[in-house]
Amino acid sequence: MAAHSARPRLTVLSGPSGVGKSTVVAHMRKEHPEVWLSVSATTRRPRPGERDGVHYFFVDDGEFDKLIANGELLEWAEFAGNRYGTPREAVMDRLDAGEPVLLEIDLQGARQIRESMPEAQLVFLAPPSWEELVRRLTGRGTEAPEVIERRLEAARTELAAESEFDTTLVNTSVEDVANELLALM
Ligand SMILES: Nc1ncnc2c1ncn2[C@@H]1O[C@H](COP(=O)(O)OP(=O)(O)OP(=O)(O)O)[C@@H](O)[C@H]1O
Ligand SMILES: Nc1nc2c(ncn2[C@@H]2O[C@H](COP(=O)(O)O)[C@@H](O)[C@H]2O)c(=O)[nH]1
Repeated sequence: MAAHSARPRLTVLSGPSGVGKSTVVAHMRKEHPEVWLSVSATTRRPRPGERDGVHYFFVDDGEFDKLIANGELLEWAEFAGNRYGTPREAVMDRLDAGEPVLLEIDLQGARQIRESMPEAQLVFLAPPSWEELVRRLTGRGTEAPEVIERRLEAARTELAAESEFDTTLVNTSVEDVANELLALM
């Protein structure tokens, strides 16, 4: 009989901007605070209410360059004009300690994780429809119209890559999807 790996799972949650990834993860963590989510570094400016070290580590371009040069990022990507990356050490520490890890990252990052950690499970969060995705992204009210356009352009590519993922969850109900994601982890 094949032995099961003792290593806990790394789960990657991806999906187009505005589909509801952060909302689903926040809901899940409210019910299950023990679920550990990696905090990414980004060159994007904070949105109102976002806190450094909680939602992201907000860094400037020079600091991001250093993170790359020092090999401190497990993966990184440029998305809609800003850079985002997963700090390597915190993720590896968690996995080495036997704890599951959740990353909420874009398609480019998910592909990098697939390459470097093939045992990771990749979960795609899909919108109920294109119209609903546009409604959510626009309705969030956090981006200027030209940024929304860039994100929707990226969304077409991301939606076309759904088959690269191990599992698709359709975000119709935040509560249902949060439960499904928890079960997968
Ligand atoms: N199931 C749902 N039904 C209706 N609205 C939803 C649902 N899930 C999320 N939303 C809303 O959609 C908007 C976008 O959600 P959220 O910010 O979580 O998306 P995201 O995928 O994390 O986006 P990004 O990748 O840009 O960070 C928010 O206003 C959120 O309240
Ligand atoms: N490749 C990575 N993508 C990331 C990371 N952290 C977040 N993201 C993704 O970026 C977009 C935009 O996020 P927003 O907060 O500006 O709306 C979204 O798809 C995130 O999932 C990361 O470390 N690496």
